[in-house]
Amino acid sequence: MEASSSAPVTVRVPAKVNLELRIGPLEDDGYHSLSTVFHAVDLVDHVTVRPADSWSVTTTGMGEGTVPDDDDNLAMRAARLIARRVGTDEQVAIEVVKNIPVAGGMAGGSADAAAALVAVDALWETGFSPRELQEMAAELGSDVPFALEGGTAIGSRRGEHLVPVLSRGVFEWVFALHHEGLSTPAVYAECDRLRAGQSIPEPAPNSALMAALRAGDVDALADNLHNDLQDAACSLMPRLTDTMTTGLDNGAIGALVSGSGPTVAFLCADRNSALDLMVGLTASTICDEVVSATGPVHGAHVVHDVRSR
Ligand SMILES: C[C@@](CO)(OP(=O)(O)O)[C@H](O)COP(=O)(O)OP(=O)(O)OC[C@H]1O[C@@H](n2ccc(N)nc2=O)[C@H](O)[C@@H]1O
Ligand SMILES: Nc1ncnc2c1ncn2[C@@H]1O[C@H](COP(=O)(O)OP(=O)(O)O)[C@@H](O)[C@H]1O
Repeated sequence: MEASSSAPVTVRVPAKVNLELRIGPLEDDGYHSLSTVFHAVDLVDHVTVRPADSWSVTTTGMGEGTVPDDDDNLAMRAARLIARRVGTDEQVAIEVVKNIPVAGGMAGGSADAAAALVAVDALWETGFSPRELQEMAAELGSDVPFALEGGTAIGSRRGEHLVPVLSRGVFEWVFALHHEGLSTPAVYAECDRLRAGQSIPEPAPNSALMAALRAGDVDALADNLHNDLQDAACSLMPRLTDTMTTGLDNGAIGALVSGSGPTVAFLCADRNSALDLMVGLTASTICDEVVSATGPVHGAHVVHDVRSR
């Protein structure tokens, strides 16, 4: 490894929404295999790392005071994993500026892990290949490899096996955030409970969704949004159903729960509809916060001009 530079490194990393999430049966290891279409949106966290005498992680913004500030923090785990791989005793201080909701089904923790990998890799000039970084990402969690890649991609197995999807154009999204999070294991367990006794097909991507993305056809995309965890998330938090209805009544052309929820994602026909929807949702007070974002965007990358934060 080259001697590390002392200048801090900042990485910008996007949230994800699952345009499609199809869940297979519960397997012996306690997990479900899945087929998903990840889509990265420009609702972002910034992760800065700098050389330090001891490991630390601080979070400001979303989740300030609630996100772990020890080894349970996924950004810290990522930084320590890369240190082990390099075989160095060097340590870093990590600062996370969070806009991605915590426990919101938008993979914010996974995003911070991906960002920390990229940031520490750049700080220490390790020379790891993209493939090696992807392997470390998969070790940290199933959603972490996509946060490195960004764009739009099919994820299979548990989501860590990625194939990019051809997608045309930029899509306008509005997200309804709820400050009360939903636990991912609880939502999977509720999904199993609701599907008990049913025969569950092997999960596979829907070709109509792929065609919509290839054509950049926003109406066809809206028609093909799908989330197998949605009923479970709504069962655990019934107001999500009202949130979806309110968004559709205010001009959204598509709505779905993002991943394991409770964030609700609304697809809009254009920027003006997105602005109208933000006003309508905010006025309804059905959710705690409303943000807009576009996708697809790039995965975790170093930001050279920190003013863009
Ligand atoms: C649902 C998704 C969709 O992208 O993300 P979020 O929306 O939460 O961000 C993912 O599948 C989140 O996967 P991952 O990040 O690996 O979940 P973890 O928190 O590690 O898993 C917590 C628990 O959820 C259940 N779990 C998780 C993933 C999976 N494929 N099958 C499962 O049954 C297991 O009980 C597991 O112990
Ligand atoms: N850097 C981090 N950012 C957010 N949450 C984190 C982080 N590190 C660990 N966590 C923990 O992971 C849990 C899930 O967080 P998150 O990734 O935001 O949600 P989701 O799995 O719904 O996408 C949180 O409840 C939190 O305790």
